[in-house]
Amino acid sequence: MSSQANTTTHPHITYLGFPRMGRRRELKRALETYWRGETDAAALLATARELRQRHWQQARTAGACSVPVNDFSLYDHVLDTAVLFDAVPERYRALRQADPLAGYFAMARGGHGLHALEMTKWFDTNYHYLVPELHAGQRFQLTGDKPLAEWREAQAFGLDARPVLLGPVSFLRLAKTTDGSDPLALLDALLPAYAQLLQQWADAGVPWVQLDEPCLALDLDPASREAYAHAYAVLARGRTPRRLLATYFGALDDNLALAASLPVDGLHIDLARAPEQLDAVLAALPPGRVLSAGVIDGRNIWRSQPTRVLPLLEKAIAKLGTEHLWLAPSCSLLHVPIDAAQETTLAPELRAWLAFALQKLEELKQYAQTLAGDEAARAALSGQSALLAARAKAPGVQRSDVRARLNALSPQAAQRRSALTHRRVVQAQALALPLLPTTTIGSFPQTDALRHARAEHRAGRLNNDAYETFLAEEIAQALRHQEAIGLDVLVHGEPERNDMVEYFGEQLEGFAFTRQGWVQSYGSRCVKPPLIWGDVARTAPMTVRWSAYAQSLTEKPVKGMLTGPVTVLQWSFVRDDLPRETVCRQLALALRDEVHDLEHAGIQVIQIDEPALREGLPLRQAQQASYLAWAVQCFRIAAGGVRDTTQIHTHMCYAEFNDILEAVAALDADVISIESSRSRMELLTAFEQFRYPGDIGPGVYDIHSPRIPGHEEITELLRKALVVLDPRQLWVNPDCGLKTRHWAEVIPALEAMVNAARALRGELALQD
Ligand SMILES: CN1c2c(nc(N)[nH]c2=O)NC[C@@H]1CNc1ccc(C(=O)N[C@@H](CCC(=O)N[C@@H](CCC(=O)N[C@@H](CCC(=O)O)C(=O)O)C(=O)O)C(=O)O)cc1
Ligand SMILES: N[C@@H](CCS)C(=O)O
Ligand SMILES: [Zn+2]
Repeated sequence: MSSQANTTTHPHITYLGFPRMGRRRELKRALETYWRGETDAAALLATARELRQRHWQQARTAGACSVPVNDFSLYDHVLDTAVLFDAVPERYRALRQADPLAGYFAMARGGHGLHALEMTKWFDTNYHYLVPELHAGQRFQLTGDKPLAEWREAQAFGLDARPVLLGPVSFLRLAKTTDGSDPLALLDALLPAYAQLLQQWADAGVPWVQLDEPCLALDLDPASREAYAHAYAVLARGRTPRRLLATYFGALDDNLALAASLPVDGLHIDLARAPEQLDAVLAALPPGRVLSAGVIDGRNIWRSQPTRVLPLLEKAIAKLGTEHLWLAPSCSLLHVPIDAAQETTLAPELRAWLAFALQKLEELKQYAQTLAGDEAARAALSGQSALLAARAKAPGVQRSDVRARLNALSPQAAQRRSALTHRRVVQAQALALPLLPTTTIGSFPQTDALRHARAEHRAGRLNNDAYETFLAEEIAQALRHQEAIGLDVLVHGEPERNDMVEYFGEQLEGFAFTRQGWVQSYGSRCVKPPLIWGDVARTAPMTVRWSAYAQSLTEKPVKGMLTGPVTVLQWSFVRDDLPRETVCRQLALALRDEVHDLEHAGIQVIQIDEPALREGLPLRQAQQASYLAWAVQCFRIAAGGVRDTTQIHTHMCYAEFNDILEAVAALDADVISIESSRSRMELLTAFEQFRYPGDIGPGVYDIHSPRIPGHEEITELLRKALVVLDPRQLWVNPDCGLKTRHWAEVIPALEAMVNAARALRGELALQD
């Protein structure tokens, strides 16, 4: 771009993407009111436009010289890419034709009698994307002009803007086909649509585009490598803006030569996760190519360490000069909140350690100015180094009691008293459950009334007693519903929890909380990851009271409900001055004490959720075994202290677990419940090869969709499961917790589930 070439004396500052929700989650509210039919599409689109414009302006004020566009999405950027290229499964076409926005949202979240696209984790993040559903012979064509329209919008503000698009190879690698064919086989069908788009943009005067190819940070097979070489050669042939190839979430490693050989104009690399790759990248980069140096961590919220960042940048500028060096966060800022300045209730010392999206851009400006010889900026960075060095000595950051306990931990702590096969027998006696036991995953609807009561309590307008009476009644009501439905193992429903991680973090030492530190998880759903800044310790039981209360109301077993150490770790912003595995072990010990206290309070079944076990898996195979070893050990430390009669469940969702089933088995849980209904029980193929000795509850009800499943479809899924699993192993449960659903959906869905289980029980009894 003429425009994105440097007009200033310091290197160009940019970013790959920005959080979409808004500092007050305006997009969430606009989406949800639209979905409820309370506002129209025009109102939703107006909020979206306002947010985009506000964010560009904020980014510019913070220091960005250019802004990405089309990073914004009403739901998900992978879905947007599929829609842009008309990769729309047949079942949505009529609706999309009648009402494109309704069709778009049906793909995202189901409805109108249609089930949604599958949703899964975006690499190793807590963001979920919709998996494009393709088939052999798929045709692609350009539909709509969202990226260009947003580019024009930014241009109108006088902004130097760059459309972002998921690159063709990553798009196909992230997609699935319904017929099992290789999505990459569709590359030649897809490329003309990409080429046409680039040509349109070139004709419109777009100077640069950003093609995101995060799959370049993965282990690639020869076919993917070939696909990269082929795709980028084809795209370079036509008229096209200059192309920035963006890689992130790890090192290029063995894909570096490939990435450097692709005919593009710039390469973005992740120097937060992989600073060691800089030398090799500088050596491999052809002359004249821009390097976008992702030096600030886009995945975490701590201020950067200038003593780490400056040497990298000095090396890069020495080789490339100001002209060819851009400064950026390592990846899109989608994964961090917007503005730490809003967090006025945090301790000032802690706030000073934080950099959210806007502060990250401000940091980049300081680095850029320092590189340009600005002494005031250099002094500010020295101040930042001193501040971060002092952090180690702050009270609570290093606790001798926590560290001594961890050092003294024996390997026995990670062992149950007997083998799973023996525990099954004693638990069957202790619990006396029917064949195909029915249960739920923990949470029941977080109704407006419940969220409102919590907000009132937090604001001090509802006193403790009144709030607790309210929670007790919610729990009693949840139990009445479950007993009426006829479930076998009950739950208290988690009404006291704002979030399954935040709730635990709020009760543990070493954690802090933000007020507005929201991060998009999927669609309109956000999470507010706690900050782990110090050594972790539990001072009092966290869940015993409500679980014991629930158990006191029923004869049936009530499952205690905990979030596992790996998931708490994964869904928090974790201190960057200690290895993650050490922080995880501290969490495991805190949870072990909780498990012990639940057991002593008479809870016979305890579920330790680990939905993020798969998400934490390193993207490169070479690092996976060591992660799985410590992650599994942490779970086992948390669960290991209980009697044989105490049944430990674990639950996993939001990802494919097939490739880590051995690690899942190594958790040594008595029962595992795993999401599987969205993929129509694809999970089970893995259990054909891999015989799990414990019990399994493959989810039979897709809780992400408002659609209420019928008795027949649940029965069909259970029959599929019974082809692979022994009936004595099979549990019947939804895919995940029901917190996002309404009672009006949950009750009939669970009734259908229980009826399906009962009918099959009858059939199985007859066969005996
Ligand atoms: C299981 N999942 C989770 C993930 N990560 C987590 N950290 N937690 C998870 O549960 N990752 C994988 C999946 C992702 N799935 C979900 C599912 C649902 C949500 C969700 O519903 N998020 C809520 C926010 C939850 C929360 O913290 N609520 C608070 C605050 C509620 C609030 O906004 N209050 C209003 C006031 C309301 C009033 O006055 O009436 C306010 O403060 O302004 C609470 O309940 O107290 C969401 O709405 O997005 C996330 C991930
Ligand atoms: N127990 C939690 C698990 C979510 S992954 C719930 O039911 O919401
Ligand atoms: Zn779940």
